[in-house]
Amino acid sequence: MSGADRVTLELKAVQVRIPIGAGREVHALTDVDLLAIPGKPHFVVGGSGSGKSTLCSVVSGLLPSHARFAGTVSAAGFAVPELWRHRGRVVGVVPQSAMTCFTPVRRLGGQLAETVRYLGGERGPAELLDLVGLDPSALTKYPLELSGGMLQLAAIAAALAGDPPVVVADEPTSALDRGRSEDVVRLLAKLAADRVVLVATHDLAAVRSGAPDADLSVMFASRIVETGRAGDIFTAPRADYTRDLLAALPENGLHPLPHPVPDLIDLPADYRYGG
Ligand SMILES: Nc1ncnc2c1ncn2[C@@H]1O[C@H](COP(=O)(O)OP(=O)(O)OP(=O)(O)O)[C@@H](O)[C@H]1O
Repeated sequence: MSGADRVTLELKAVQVRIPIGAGREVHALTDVDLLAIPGKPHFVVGGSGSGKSTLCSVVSGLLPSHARFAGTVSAAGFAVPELWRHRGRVVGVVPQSAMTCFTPVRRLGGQLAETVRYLGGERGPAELLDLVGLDPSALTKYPLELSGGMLQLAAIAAALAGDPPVVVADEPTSALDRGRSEDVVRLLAKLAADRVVLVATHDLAAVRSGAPDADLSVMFASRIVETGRAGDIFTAPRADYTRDLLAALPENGLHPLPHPVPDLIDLPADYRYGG
């Protein structure tokens, strides 16, 4: 599939429940509506266990097999579950750890070429590396000869191999230091110029400095509590949870959250932060 041609990614009333035995279930996503468009990366932030990875998984088709899903997820004319069969070609996935998408015993160039062939992509390995700003000399290297930052860029290149109009990245900066994290956030923002890019991250600082014009959704306890321009949310958060999350950042004084964060098991339908 070439170009994004204004493909959008839309989630409507999405709900995910994960049974954990004895009739109990984790409320991993609740009433999630989200629209991601080309031209603007869409970042999803929130505390640990708030549902960010699950949100990525409902798009990429990587939910636990026993999870119960309801709602609509659609992109490029496909809706879930059919969308899940087009991973790589419609939805490219950037994993949290780049090492999980490469074997250490083969050079990067061969692995990328194989991925392009498998997905029927139009860009060759050198062109993919160029897209993510990596020197073509990396093609002859084994994954372990690349730095963590380079390897993460290579993983983004691999996610682009099938020329998907939608790219989903779950915590793509979690193994990187601050400078590299900002580089990766800037690259993802740049790639969003002509495709949908959805990124889950706990790295608010990297989004604030690397993509202030991006769309930002803030998650708490399986729900999106607010969505807007990242820079605006950072300066004037509307939701109480966002305000407290920002106050908990080291640069804002590390203030602990004044209200408890639930474990999401059998959460009451009307549960709200501080409520
Ligand atoms: N396979 C699973 N079985 C049971 N519970 C799960 C499973 N996967 C996720 N969960 C639960 O679903 C909830 C949402 O998890 P999720 O991983 O989406 O959150 P997150 O915001 O990505 O967290 P983190 O930042 O820690 O990765 C959490 O309570 C988590 O414990």
